[in-house]
Amino acid sequence: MNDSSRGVFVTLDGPAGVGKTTTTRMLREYLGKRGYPVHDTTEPSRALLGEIARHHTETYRGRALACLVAADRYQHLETEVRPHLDAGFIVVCDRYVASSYVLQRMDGVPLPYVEAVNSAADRPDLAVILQAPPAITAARVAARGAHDRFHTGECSSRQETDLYEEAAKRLAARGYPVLAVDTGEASPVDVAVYLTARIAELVERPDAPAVTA
Ligand SMILES: Nc1ncnc2c1ncn2[C@@H]1O[C@H](COP(=O)(O)OP(=O)(O)O)[C@@H](O)[C@H]1O
Ligand SMILES: Cc1cn([C@H]2C[C@H](O)[C@@H](COP(=O)(O)OP(=O)(O)O)O2)c(=O)[nH]c1=O
Repeated sequence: MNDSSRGVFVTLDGPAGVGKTTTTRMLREYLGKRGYPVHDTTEPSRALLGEIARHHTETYRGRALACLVAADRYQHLETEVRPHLDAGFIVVCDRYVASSYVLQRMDGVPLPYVEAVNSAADRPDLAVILQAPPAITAARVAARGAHDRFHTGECSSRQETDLYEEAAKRLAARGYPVLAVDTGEASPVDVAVYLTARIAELVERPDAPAVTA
């Protein structure tokens, strides 16, 4: 553990079916086995606003959904993420700002608006963007079942993939330490082993040069 007692904030974003939830779960296990205190969480959060966003994407759309998700994000940072970082945890968050750059745009919201409502969100210590060819993510979603109106078919997978590439560049330009990881060929274990090593490096050597995609 580094000499500062603050933890490390890691976020995972990427298209539906790319492996965010799987990787978050495995990171909790792998980092935990190495003796690091880990808190895994998700956005939308499990608090009231987050549950409204998750379960009512048919009702709330466009700017209303963008603001609802951002409001939940600020509340999540205040009540859950920062307190765990202050207590020295590695916080691993399944979806963060990059998801808004993509999903809200798929919902017709202009990027400057999305950037504005998310501009005060804390910068992660590592912003992982998981990527895979659209045919692969679409097949995984089809096998699992789509969770919502954003994820139906290879066409939306391709649009999502392109938008994540653009989001990664925009966020890197805003100073986010973006790390792109391909899950198309790599198994869940490969991905988790690689990211565990990168995160452990950050914990042990917090002043190491920042990554950029
Ligand atoms: N690296 C991987 N290689 C192959 N299959 C994967 C990989 N990561 C996840 N999967 C599988 O793809 C499906 C979607 O994974 P999930 O973690 O739910 O994605 P997301 O949270 O990004 O939507 C699951 O069936 C999961 O087992
Ligand atoms: C994090 C996030 C979620 N959402 C909305 C759309 C998503 O479909 C919904 C639920 O998130 P999602 O991660 O797809 O939920 P799950 O896989 O657990 O069912 O929240 C946004 O619109 N923008 C965001 O930035």
